[in-house]
Amino acid sequence: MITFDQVTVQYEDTAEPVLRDVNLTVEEGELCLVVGHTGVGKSTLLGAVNGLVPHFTGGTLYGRVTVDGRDTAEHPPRELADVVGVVGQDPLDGFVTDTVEEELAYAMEQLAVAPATMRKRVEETLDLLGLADLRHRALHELSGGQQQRVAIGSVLTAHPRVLVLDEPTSALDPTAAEEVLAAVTRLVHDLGVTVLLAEHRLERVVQYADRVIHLPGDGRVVSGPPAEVFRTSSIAPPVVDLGRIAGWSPLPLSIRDARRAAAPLRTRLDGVVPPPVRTALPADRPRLLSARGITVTYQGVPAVREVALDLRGGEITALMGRNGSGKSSLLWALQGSGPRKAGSVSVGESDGPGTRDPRKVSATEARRLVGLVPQTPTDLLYLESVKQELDQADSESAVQADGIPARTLLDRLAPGIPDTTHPRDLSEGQKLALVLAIQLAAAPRVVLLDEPTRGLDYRAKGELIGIVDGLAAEGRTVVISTHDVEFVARAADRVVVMAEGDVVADGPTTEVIVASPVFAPQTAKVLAPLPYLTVDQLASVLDAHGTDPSA
Ligand SMILES: Nc1ncnc2c1ncn2[C@@H]1O[C@H](COP(=O)(O)OP(=O)(O)OP(=O)(O)O)[C@@H](O)[C@H]1O
Ligand SMILES: Nc1ncnc2c1ncn2[C@@H]1O[C@H](COP(=O)(O)OP(=O)(O)OP(=O)(O)O)[C@@H](O)[C@H]1O
Repeated sequence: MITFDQVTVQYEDTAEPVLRDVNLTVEEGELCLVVGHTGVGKSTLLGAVNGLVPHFTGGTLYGRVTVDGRDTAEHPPRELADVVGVVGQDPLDGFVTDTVEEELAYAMEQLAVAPATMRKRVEETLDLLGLADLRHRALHELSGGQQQRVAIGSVLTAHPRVLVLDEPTSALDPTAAEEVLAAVTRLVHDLGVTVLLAEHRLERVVQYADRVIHLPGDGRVVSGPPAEVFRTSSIAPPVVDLGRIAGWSPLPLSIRDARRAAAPLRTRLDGVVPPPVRTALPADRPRLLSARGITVTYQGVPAVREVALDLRGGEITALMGRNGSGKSSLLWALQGSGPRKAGSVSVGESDGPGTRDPRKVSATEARRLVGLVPQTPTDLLYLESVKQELDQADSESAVQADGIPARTLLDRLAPGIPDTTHPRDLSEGQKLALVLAIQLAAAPRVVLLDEPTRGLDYRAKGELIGIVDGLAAEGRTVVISTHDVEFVARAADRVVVMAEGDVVADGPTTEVIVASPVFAPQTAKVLAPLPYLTVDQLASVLDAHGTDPSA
């Protein structure tokens, strides 16, 4: 269905080609998972399938890519639209209409699908993706996850034979991600649709993959059955990492297989207390932010209802909850620039005269009190080069004695980005790393991060944990709104869960997430009832006790 014949892609301002002499065949009805580190070229590979690369991105493509027999060099994306449906990383980028219903119908209108069929497919898709209640809503008013569902739905309605999905679950809550992937798998099995899917949260997708295409980073592509590729790949989901360190063969790809393989290990480790993931926090942490009665409404409809929250220095809090439960609205209300119908926010140690409400000070001052990295980080990038952005961030934060230079922060998250690159040409993960570096350089006491792990590989997430740990160790408080349960298991001291605008759970990470079938990380699921959250915990126990299951 898709073939790459000696394909090399070279962008203008880079020394090495992103893809080099790639040969690849994807059969009809295969679901292929594309994996690799941040910025390695996954989007480039996907873009070559529908001709976005090089027709729209610039750069040069050598060799030949064909889709359903059509050469993408001779057919621009418009002429491939009847065969290939593409969902990009940023849903807002791809929207062409104003409302949910219009967007779902648009691709079909372009393909002149009969009105009766169109109507039927729109209804089916609204149900399939849980969008029925939102059908008349304006696209720009939706939450990030709601937008991502519309973007996926708008491609499914056209019934393409090839689906290209670039991080399709990055903004989805765990349940929605499962539903969307189940729907995609159904298309593969029932209709023989061919799917090429790039994803960093491998734990969500490996079990559905027929084949894995791994980009190791030198322009080559390694492709094969998942169990084979993951045996040696530089990245793998936690369930595979567990299998690797416990010496299970064949390597498990699903929780069910891993649980079976882990049975002897669970018996042997019964009674062994794993080391804590995070060191316990001192009880006397100063309160840095105090919010009471926070209420946010949009056109009279409540999104956040009378939320009370205290954030203490040294603490990393994960904010979790379904798509549309009010997480982003709460963060923006705390930061001061978002709407707030009622309630109070005070930032600063104790409730004394030194505390400030970020909404009642200038925007620059509010940024120093509370830093917020938004869900669409590109909103904050407007200069011509990476260097200009970094220099600007350093000059704005020069007043902070304890600030780390933005370049240092960037190199920790995404090494090797040249000064001269235009921010527009960065990969999504690289853009996010740049915005994180810029915001963290200002070193505010309260740091809010809205879904900061999109586009980040496991290594970069590890670096991000190192950076937020550093902020907490300096006495700051960090809130991370995220759907990434594996990240939460490793990074957070405390988890706050929202549902329909209310806080419905608030407590230490272990207590909140292990008890929840939705939020439990893979390690917890495989080793339950043993109290493990991360692969590293098991590794250190095995180091101490030996790996021989019969010992
Ligand atoms: N239009 C462009 N011009 C110049 N360089 C580009 C362009 N698009 C991408 N690049 C560079 O090519 C490399 C690969 O980018 P690509 O977006 O394919 O990576 P990716 O693996 O999808 O990353 P992520 O995981 O962050 O989505 C990156 O280093 C990026 O900076
Ligand atoms: N500008 C707006 N106008 C109208 N409704 C809005 C607006 N912004 C958000 N909403 C609605 O408010 C609710 C809460 O949205 P919010 O973005 O806070 O959710 P979230 O928990 O961050 O979701 P996600 O996990 O999908 O990012 C959603 O139902 C959303 O559709």
